[in-house]
Amino acid sequence: MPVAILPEFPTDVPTHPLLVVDYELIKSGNEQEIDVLYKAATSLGFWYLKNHGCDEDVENMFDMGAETMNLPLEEKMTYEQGDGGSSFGYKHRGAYIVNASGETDQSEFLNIAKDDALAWPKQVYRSYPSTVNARMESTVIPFVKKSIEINDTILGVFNDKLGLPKGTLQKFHSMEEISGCEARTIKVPKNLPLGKQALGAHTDYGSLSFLHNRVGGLQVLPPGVDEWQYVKPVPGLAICNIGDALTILSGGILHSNIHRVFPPPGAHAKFDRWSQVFFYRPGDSIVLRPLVDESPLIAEAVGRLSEERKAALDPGVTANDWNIRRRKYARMKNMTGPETWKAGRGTEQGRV
Ligand SMILES: O=C(O)CCC(=O)C(=O)O
Ligand SMILES: [Fe+2]
Repeated sequence: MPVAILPEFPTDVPTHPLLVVDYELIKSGNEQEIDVLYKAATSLGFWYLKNHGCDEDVENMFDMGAETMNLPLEEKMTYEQGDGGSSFGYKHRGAYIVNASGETDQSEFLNIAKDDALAWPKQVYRSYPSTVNARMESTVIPFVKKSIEINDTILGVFNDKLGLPKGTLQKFHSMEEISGCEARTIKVPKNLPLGKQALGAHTDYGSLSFLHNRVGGLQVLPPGVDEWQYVKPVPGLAICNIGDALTILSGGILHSNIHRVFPPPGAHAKFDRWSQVFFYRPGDSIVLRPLVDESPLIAEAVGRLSEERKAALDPGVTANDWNIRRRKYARMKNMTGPETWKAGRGTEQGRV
């Protein structure tokens, strides 16, 4: 683990509390806990998850991430994801823009496709640095498999709460189909100059994000609020959130909230910031549209939307095209002006 002992998260910065969901209770079908989860998913769209049983896997992923980020930049650059909209591989610091004026980001990413991990030692998309290969079996595959299991359980809860025929959402996330699901390690260097954004405001592209961090810096802009608020890292609790794909499929019932990463506040600023995430995303061929024919609840929710919101939640493209478009226009090299920034936006349009 890259950080040994951390000072307390500062108490004098705006912080947003999250509901705490107990994964063990969710797994056992506890109705009360399912209600807490659904409340979180339909309000802010972020919650803490306890008892997920992944602590050791996450620690191992942090170690793998540190070993990889410590490689020389020239070596990491041979695995760069490129400007065509692919996500898998390495993203160097400054490759993304954080706003319409074209300021660049301060985060380094390593993204490992679930399809490459599960097919190992075969390759579906690409190769990875030696530090990843060395830990594929001991570290990456177990983390990917456990993350999939947890996210699939949560997806099943949403499926039933939304009144969808049994297994509908899970079918859209079949592990038989290739998808944008990926494990991501993020490094943000310590002592960033004030005002520099580590990662610009965005909504996540896929269905569910399963995030682990120790050092603060993640911020949310809750609905109806004008001030960005930190999400406090709590040891042992994962931070989970809804992504755009689930917002679209549910006709806006599940909420994909805008968030960003700022330099860590207070004494946390003196530490490198590491995140470990698993992004759960629909199969590449799944068409993103509200499931109005499959659920009266979703049909009703869509019926209440403004025409503008209705159009925004019915892009009618596949999950793969959605991901490619959003990533492509996040890349600094593809920026020609505010219009390319706008072209990369998701369901948060109108909120940035
Ligand atoms: O590092 C974090 O806390 C959040 C990262 C994030 O929002 C993302 O990778 O989409
Ligand atoms: Fe995100």
